[in-house]
Amino acid sequence: MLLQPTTPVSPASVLASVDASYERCRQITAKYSKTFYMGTMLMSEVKRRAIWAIYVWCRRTDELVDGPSAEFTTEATLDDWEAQLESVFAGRPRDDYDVAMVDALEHFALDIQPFRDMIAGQRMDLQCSRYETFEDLKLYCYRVAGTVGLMSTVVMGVDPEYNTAPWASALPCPTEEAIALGIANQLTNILRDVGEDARRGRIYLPLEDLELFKYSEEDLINGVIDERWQALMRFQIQRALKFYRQAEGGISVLSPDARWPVWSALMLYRKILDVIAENQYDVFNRRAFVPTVRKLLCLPPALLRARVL
Ligand SMILES: CC(C)=CCC/C(C)=C/CC/C(C)=C/CC/C(C)=C/[C@@H]1[C@@H](COP(=O)(O)OP(=O)(O)O)[C@]1(C)CC/C=C(\C)CC/C=C(\C)CCC=C(C)C
Ligand SMILES: Nc1ncnc2c1ncn2[C@@H]1O[C@H](COP(=O)(O)OP(=O)(O)OP(=O)(O)O)[C@@H](O)[C@H]1O
Ligand SMILES: [Mn+2]
Repeated sequence: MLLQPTTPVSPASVLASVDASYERCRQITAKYSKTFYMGTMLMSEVKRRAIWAIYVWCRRTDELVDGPSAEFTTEATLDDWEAQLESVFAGRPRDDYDVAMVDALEHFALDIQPFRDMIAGQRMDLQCSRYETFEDLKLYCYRVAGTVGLMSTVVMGVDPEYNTAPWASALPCPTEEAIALGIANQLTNILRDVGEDARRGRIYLPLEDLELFKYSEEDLINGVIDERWQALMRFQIQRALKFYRQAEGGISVLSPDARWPVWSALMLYRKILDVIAENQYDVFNRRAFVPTVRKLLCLPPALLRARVL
């Protein structure tokens, strides 16, 4: 599937219809992330279509630096992508995938800033392949994942019941919790992909943490698994779980119809951490993933959390 941004279309070219564009976005979400796709299938039609459009925009942005043609990506490529973003927000789609995004913007008052911030996160991937401290890594995680939380929360909406202050002009938005879930997911993704990223010369784990556990960059590049590595991974997992716990507090503020999908997406992605531990933290030779049956078994407890707790 061609996800790369295209040159501005000529006026004569005919773009996909809105429904055809959303169908493409649905197919791509289902192909690249079974976890999030499962979450969107629990949403209303208008919300799930908007999330598919946002997913594809995010996937295209990520693939500029992480995808098959990443070697050709430069700062200018990201400048062009940012210009295409401005065009989408001005209601001028440039290709078939943009059409769904333009339609989503007509249904939901999305702010352009989180989209710009995600592009800034991809610029970090162009410029640096090491992170000295967790604070450095946290900025990266905000930009590539916390932003997704902000985008998604606008689509899912906030429960009007929560407007406890009659004089309050706007509903309380669980911004910090939404960002926390994005960061938790990104930290999980980083732990799952340590081997894959190392083979591309990238180490996202903060170097201050490697030093704390006396585990060197060379050990990581060589995939050394010993008690130092296992202790380092347990430390990383505990930190990710802290962000998941922070996110949980915000789900009850969301619209009632969004709580089951978000609890599901949270539990499904967090389950990857269990699989990493079950694999004895061998993220160098094994890609931790949650089999479909185990994913489905998360749905009833997610519904219980959404409805009762
Ligand atoms: C159910 C739901 C609302 C899902 C949101 C789906 C969505 C729009 C996801 C976009 C993901 C994406 C492609 C981002 C681009 C950068 C990137 C790759 C980020 C990492 C994602 C990994 O995706 P995937 O597993 O497909 O990648 P692989 O190729 O398999 O490695 C990230 C880990 C970021 C994911 C971050 C989120 C989904 C944000 C979640 C936060 C919310 C839904 C906010 C909920 C609100 C409150 C109040 C808690
Ligand atoms: N980027 C990838 N590289 C290698 N294998 C992958 C990749 N993505 C998915 N797979 C494989 O697809 C199957 C499903 O894994 P998984 O549930 O992680 O898929 P997914 O669609 O990437 O979901 P998510 O990204 O939400 O975790 C597994 O066999 C997994 O190894
Ligand atoms: Mn995936």
